Order: sequence, then C-alpha cells, then structure tokens
Amino acid sequence: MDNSFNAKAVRRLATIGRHFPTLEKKSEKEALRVCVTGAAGSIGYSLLFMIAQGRMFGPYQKVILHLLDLPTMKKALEGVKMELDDGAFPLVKDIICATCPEAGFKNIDVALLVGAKPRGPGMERKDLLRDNGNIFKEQGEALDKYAKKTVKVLAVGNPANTNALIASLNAPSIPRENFTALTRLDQNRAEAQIAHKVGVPVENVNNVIIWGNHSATQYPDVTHATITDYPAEGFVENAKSTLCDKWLKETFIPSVQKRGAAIIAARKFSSAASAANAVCDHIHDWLVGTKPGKVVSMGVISDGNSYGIRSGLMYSFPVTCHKGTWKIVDGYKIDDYSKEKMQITEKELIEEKSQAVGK
Ligand SMILES: NC(=O)C1=CN([C@@H]2O[C@H](COP(=O)(O)OP(=O)(O)OC[C@H]3O[C@@H](n4cnc5c(N)ncnc54)[C@H](O)[C@@H]3O)[C@@H](O)[C@H]2O)C=CC1
Ligand SMILES: O=C([O-])CC(=O)C(=O)O
Repeated sequence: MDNSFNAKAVRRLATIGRHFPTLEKKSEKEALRVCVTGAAGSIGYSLLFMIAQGRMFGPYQKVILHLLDLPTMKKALEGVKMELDDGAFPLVKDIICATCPEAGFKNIDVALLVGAKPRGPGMERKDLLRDNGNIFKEQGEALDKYAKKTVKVLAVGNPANTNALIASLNAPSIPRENFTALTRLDQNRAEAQIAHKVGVPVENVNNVIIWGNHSATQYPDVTHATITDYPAEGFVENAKSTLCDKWLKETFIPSVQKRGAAIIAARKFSSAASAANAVCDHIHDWLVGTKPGKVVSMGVISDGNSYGIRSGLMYSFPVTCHKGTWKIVDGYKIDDYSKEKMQITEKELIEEKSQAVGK
C-alpha cells in the first residue's frame, strides 16, 4: 500500500518536472541571505512579502530572510514571521528573527537598512540625522564584523544618503561601492507624474534622473528622459507643449521634491508600500542588471570626476548596473539651470556630511 502510494507520488513529481522544467532551475542557485532592518515596521511589512514573492531577485532565487528589529519588537517580529510562514512562499528557505545585529547580519549577502525613525509633519528628513545617524554608525560597524565582505547595502532610513555614508565610513573592510541610498522612489514618482501628464502608460517613460539628496533639494531632471510608443499622431507636439518649462519648473519639480511630505499630510504616516516597491526596483536592477538603454538613479559614492560633484558624498546619479556593479553614466550635457540645481543639493549633502562626521 505504502509502496504503491510512493510510486504514484514519484510518477506525479516526474510529470510535474517535465511540464515545468523551471522547477529544476530553481534548485540551482544557492539561497541569498537578505537582512531587513526595521522588519517589524511599516516598510518592512510590505517589503518582506514582496521579497518572498520574488519581486526583488526574480522567480528562481531562494532567500533566507533575516528579520532584524529592536528587542522591544521581539513579539511583533515573531508575528511577521508567522505570517510569512503562512504565505507558504516557495522561495523562502528560512526565516531568522533577530534582535541584535550579530544574528541579523551574520553572513548576509544583502542588507536593507530600513530600521530608523520616520519623520512627522513639519519636519525635514535631515532633522532625523541626530537619532538615525547613530543607528547607521552602529550598523556600519556590525556589518563590518558580521556580514560577507561582498554584502550589498541599501540605506532607506532617513536621511538616506547621509546614513548610507555613515554606515560605509564605519565599515572600512567593505568596499564603499557596496553602499547605496534609495532615490528610486523619487525616480518612480517623477516618471509616474510625467506619464499621467502626457497620457502614456508609465512604462513608456524612462530615464528621468534624480540628482543629489533624497530631500526637498533633490533635482528631478527630465532633460534626458525618453517617452516611447506614442499613442497618437501629433503626440510629440502635444507633449512638448504639455511638458512646458513653466509646468516643469513650477509644478513638476516641487511636487516630486515634496511628495514624501504630501503623503505624510494625507496618511499621517510616511510612504510605506511605494517605498518597499522602490527598494525592490533598486536591488533588482543593481544585482540583476539594468535593461539596455535604461538608466536608473541611485545614491552612490561620488568619485570627484562626475559632473563636478565633490568626492566622498553619497549623491544620487544616473547609473547603469551589471550583476552587482554600478557605473555612473557620464557625458550628459548639463545646462545652467540644471547645474545650479545640482549644486544646491550637493551643498545640502556637504552640510549633512559635516554635521554627521566632520569634514
Ligand atoms: N529613502 C526613502 O525613499 C524612504 C525612506 N523612509 C524612511 O524609512 C524609515 C522607516 O520607515 P517606516 O518603516 O515607515 O518606520 P516605522 O516606524 O514603521 O518602522 C521602523 C522600524 O525600525 C525599527 N528600528 C528602529 N531602530 C532600529 C535599529 N537600531 N535596528 C533595527 N530596527 C530598528 C523600529 O522598531 C520599527 O519597527 C524612516 O526613517 C523613513 O523616514 C520612508 C519612506 C521612503
Ligand atoms: O518623506 C518621508 O519622510 C518618507 C520618505 O522619505 C518618502 O516618502 O520619500
């Protein structure tokens, strides 16, 4: 009886294998260890389920999730783990709950540094620097000790750019190129607004650049953006008049710069699901690679040779990525208006850096 059941089960599995050859592919890759800090918080709650569904690393990459939060959040973390278990996600090989950085960061491949205080109404993100900067100092030190030396780090907690810099300066044994800051949410916001304005699907709008800081001084730049697959004759002429200088300068740029504050005013909490979605986009493109012709924005360490931006700042640039490396796209022509905007946001990052770590 037992034997015949087993024989049937084996036959059935063999059939599944024939119909879904991708099943074999799945087991080829080793699981990635991915730590989400602030795993019991709002962004964490969306982000973990997106990762579990394959949104970050694709449909074949298994993950071991490290959920890190403060000791006071131990019970809540267990609840998140229970829900992840209940999702029965085939890509989730294991889930580790941690309330100390050693267990959270041990041997990890990817660190998503979300855990930090969010701002409230009337605050700027840099007002969080004193409290959150300390978190990123400690976490940089802990990454240096416990994570793989190849770990890829994304700072999400605000002020994200300067926090990424603080973490990197406190992790001298990990290459500085492995530390990045999230400005993809700003890029997504900007591309969505352009798509709505001209009436095309959002995937037809590409290569809007976010320069500088994830703050109200950021410069969302459409000078090099593209719109493809025009839906109707006369589209180009219409789009040119719709996206006029006045609208771009007086409505579009301030609206992208202040979108985070607008969400806080409406929701009473800062953006969470859209932030998690942008985290997936950022890591996906960095680790898997950007599509040919596609440029994305990431806060990365400036080298002093790109667009006149001072070296040693975590500045958002247009980049292309290939299997875990990024490269600043050089050679865009910068007009005087853009230059001024890029310098305003650079100045703010210099000030934040000197507040956080001195000169
Ligand atoms: N860069 C970006 O585009 C965006 C950044 N953010 C920022 O992300 C951060 C998190 O936002 P939410 O999830 O909404 O906040 P939240 O308050 O809902 O969750 C934060 C979580 O972090 C935990 N935490 C605090 N200190 C920690 C530490 N040292 N180690 C581990 N966990 C720690 C808290 O216990 C809490 O569970 C905020 O700083 C927010 O401003 C939010 C949206 C977009
Ligand atoms: O605005 C905030 O404080 C949260 C955030 O970074 C965003 O939504 O872009």
